Amino acid sequence: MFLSSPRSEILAYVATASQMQQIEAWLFGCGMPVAALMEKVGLRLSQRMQGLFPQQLFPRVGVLVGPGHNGGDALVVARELQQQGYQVRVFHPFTRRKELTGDHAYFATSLGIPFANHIQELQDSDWLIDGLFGLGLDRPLTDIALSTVQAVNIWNRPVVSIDLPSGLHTDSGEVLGGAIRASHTLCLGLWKVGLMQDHALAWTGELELLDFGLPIVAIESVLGQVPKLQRLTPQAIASHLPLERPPATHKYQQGHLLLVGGSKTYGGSIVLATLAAKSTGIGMLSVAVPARWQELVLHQAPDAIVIPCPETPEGAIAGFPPEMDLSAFDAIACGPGLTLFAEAVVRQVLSSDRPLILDADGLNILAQFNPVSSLSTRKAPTILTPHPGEFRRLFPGLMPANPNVETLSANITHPPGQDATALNRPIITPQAARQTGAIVLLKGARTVVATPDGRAWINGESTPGLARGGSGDVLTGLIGGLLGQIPPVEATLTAMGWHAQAGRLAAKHRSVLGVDARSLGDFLIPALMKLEGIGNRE
Ligand SMILES: NC(=O)C1=CN([C@@H]2O[C@H](COP(=O)(O)OP(=O)(O)OC[C@H]3O[C@@H](n4cnc5c(N)ncnc54)[C@H](O)[C@@H]3O)[C@@H](O)[C@H]2O)[C@H](O)CC1
Ligand SMILES: [K+]
Repeated sequence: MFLSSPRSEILAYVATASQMQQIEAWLFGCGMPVAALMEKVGLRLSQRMQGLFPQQLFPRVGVLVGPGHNGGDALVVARELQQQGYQVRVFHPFTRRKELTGDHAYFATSLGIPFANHIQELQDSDWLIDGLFGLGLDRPLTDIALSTVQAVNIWNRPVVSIDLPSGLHTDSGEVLGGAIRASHTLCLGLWKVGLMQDHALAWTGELELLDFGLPIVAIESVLGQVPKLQRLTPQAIASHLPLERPPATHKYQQGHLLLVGGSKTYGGSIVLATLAAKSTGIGMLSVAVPARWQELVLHQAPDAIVIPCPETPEGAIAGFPPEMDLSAFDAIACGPGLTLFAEAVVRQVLSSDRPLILDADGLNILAQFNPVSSLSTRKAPTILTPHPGEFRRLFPGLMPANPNVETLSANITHPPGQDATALNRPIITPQAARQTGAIVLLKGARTVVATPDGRAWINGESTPGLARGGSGDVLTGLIGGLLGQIPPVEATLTAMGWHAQAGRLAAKHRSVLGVDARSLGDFLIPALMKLEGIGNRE
């Protein structure tokens, strides 16, 4: 499920620093010489960097070398680039360094590669390589390390960071004192959790995974067969879209979704969700709205069955028509535009035995009940799709009430003395899923989906264009429409990826400012066609 070939499956894994160090230890323990691994990594790095910055156009390269093996990698690259005709200069302001790094420094010097005494000597480089720190960064940058990073960031030259931008914590993605603002980050072997955080986006530049052939047996010896944390790729989504259609079928075989939403104040969000649901090919679509919006929804979606509902004095849905039987539906999506006054229908859908997705005020109403007990009795799958504010209301223990400080959850290790100022989505989302027994999708620049059994997927590609009102309603419609047709985890992951790819396509054709929710909906089918193309190329 969401895993294609073994190698590409492995390369979707996301690892912590300690898991990477355990994998390395396994390799070295099985006889792989450290120097051989560094040589292999360095060669792959130098090949990729020559692709990014060809010698004819970018001949002068400055190489920042740290005290550990990140620095060692950089020195191997420096030597390889020199042999390819680059004018290489190294800045290595560390006398205490790991032995292998020292050996490479000695070898580079012997080859006549100049070592600068001051970082300023690298200022006229066409581009730079950041080999200061990687997995081993365990405290904030200070002194020469910090001043080097600060100097380089001011120059605004392209910087390729090895493994991680130096200064970024491998697991939390927090900036420790300072960090290189990279134009490219070549992440070694497996994705690092810290690079998958929203707040890391400002530092990583173009993120790429550099596969240097870590043996699958070494990875599985540490991470096991079932990946705990994976990055969701367009290829994985494409493998599920478009949904299968048997030659002989009819509308009742393609699922029946009930969408519940809208209020006197909000009529548009349920329309956005309705239009998005239609894009999934759902066989039948019923939409329960306050009676006042029946005409509006029918006008926008004449193929939907619109169910006019009585209103509360505040203009929210007071309840479903008495004859309505929720068990007639294959899935229910409840929340867009509900307002907090629609408690009765939220209670009703929660007590139904239908696969359910709760969004927006459906979540805020759930937060007023006890989410854990309300969901733990449900027999059918539940999907929650909070943004951070809704997540905080639902799971105050996992994320503090203070809207400005998003902190790491308690069990993530981060450097002593570091006030945890960053939210660690890949950690707290699975915790929320385990607490409630629900699938939890926590929205963000890197949205995370987690299942109650502890697995999690991070959306690998998105666009800031999606950060605007109505975008979530489109996602709810997509998840609901797919939930009526395929299993809940597939429906959630496919919708998340499809939604992001549609956003990227809309941004490409309408600029990042042009990804309003209505336009996003218009790009769902073109994005589907594009994903279909990727799927056919597999
Ligand atoms: N991922 C892989 O399989 C491979 C990774 N490689 C590279 O090795 C580094 C990790 O190397 P390591 O020596 O463990 O860590 P660093 O290079 O990051 O250096 C840590 C080094 O620096 C000291 N240190 C930590 N924090 C600070 C600080 N704030 N100021 C000063 N000094 C600091 C620490 O004491 C260590 O001595 C990985 O990123 C890859 O680039 C292998 O080459 C191949 C396999
Ligand atoms: K680095």
